[in-house]
Amino acid sequence: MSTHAVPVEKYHGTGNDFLVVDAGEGVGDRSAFARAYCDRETGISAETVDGAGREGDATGDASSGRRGADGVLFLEIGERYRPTRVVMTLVQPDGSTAAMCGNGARVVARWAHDRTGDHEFMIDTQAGTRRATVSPDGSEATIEMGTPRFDPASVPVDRDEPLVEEETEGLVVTAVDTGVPHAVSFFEGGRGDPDGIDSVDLDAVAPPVRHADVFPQGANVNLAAVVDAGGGDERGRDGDGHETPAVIDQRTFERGVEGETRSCGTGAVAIVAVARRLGLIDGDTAVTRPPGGELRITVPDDDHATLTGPVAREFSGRVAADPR
Ligand SMILES: N[C@H](CCC[C@H](N)C(=O)O)C(=O)O
Repeated sequence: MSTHAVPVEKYHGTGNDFLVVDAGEGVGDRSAFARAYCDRETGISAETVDGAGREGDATGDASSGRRGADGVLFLEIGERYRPTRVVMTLVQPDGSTAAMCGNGARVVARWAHDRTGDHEFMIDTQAGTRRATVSPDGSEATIEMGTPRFDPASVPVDRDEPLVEEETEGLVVTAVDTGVPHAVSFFEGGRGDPDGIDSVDLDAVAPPVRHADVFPQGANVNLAAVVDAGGGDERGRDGDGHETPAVIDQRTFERGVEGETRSCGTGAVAIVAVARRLGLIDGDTAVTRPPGGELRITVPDDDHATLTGPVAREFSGRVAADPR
């Protein structure tokens, strides 16, 4: 049993919040570490870590004051590469490991920027290597997210045809892989509509879909509502002739968190990919509005998707490597 203390840093992207630990710090049982420190009742906060420095960003701090986190990012930085590479492993609050995490990858880019001052990185995830960029002032990060895949083997779904707009355990869903499996269900009304997505008891409707037999590895479950279809046609262009992005309200119940999060980046890309496939939006760009902020997504036909949004640093300190 190891009793040493390890440095931890807390970051969030649109309220999806993560602890960051250097992979070289020798945390023996990563699952136990994540289960203990991510707990929303008894987990980490600026007040509970030793030597906490509240050197975080003053603005945009959507998750400040919350104990715990949506996961722990164990990171290994390789500064001898150009651009700098970071190997990312996300261990979730239930102790499982997720192959990819969009907001987590955005946090990784910001963390690497804070260490190196660089603005471009390669992030090695279990879903592949992703290029990341950080804005000049460090407040925003963009990740290349690969190409969303609907084929059954990729998601995976346990059937021969893609799962598109089919009733599954009470929700009409489309299944897509954006590095991790997602089920996306479109509703008529957005946030603020009395019958819209905020009227749904997500903690009740999502678990049967998340555990449905058709998803052999489970799925993250998204509710979405198109608020504005945007587009590149005459009507959809702004005064300068640019395509205006679609606007889509988002809620996501995450596998591994086993609850709703304030934001989910792979979910945002999944929603926009499904909206395009179903012909619900006009262009290939959209802003999604999860509870924790706004994300900008592009899903071009012939190129990888991208995910952009704010990232912020909250605090740092030390915790026991073995939480027991
Ligand atoms: N919050 C993450 C998703 C983590 C994926 C994970 N919940 C799973 O698939 O098990 C994101 O921003 O993309």
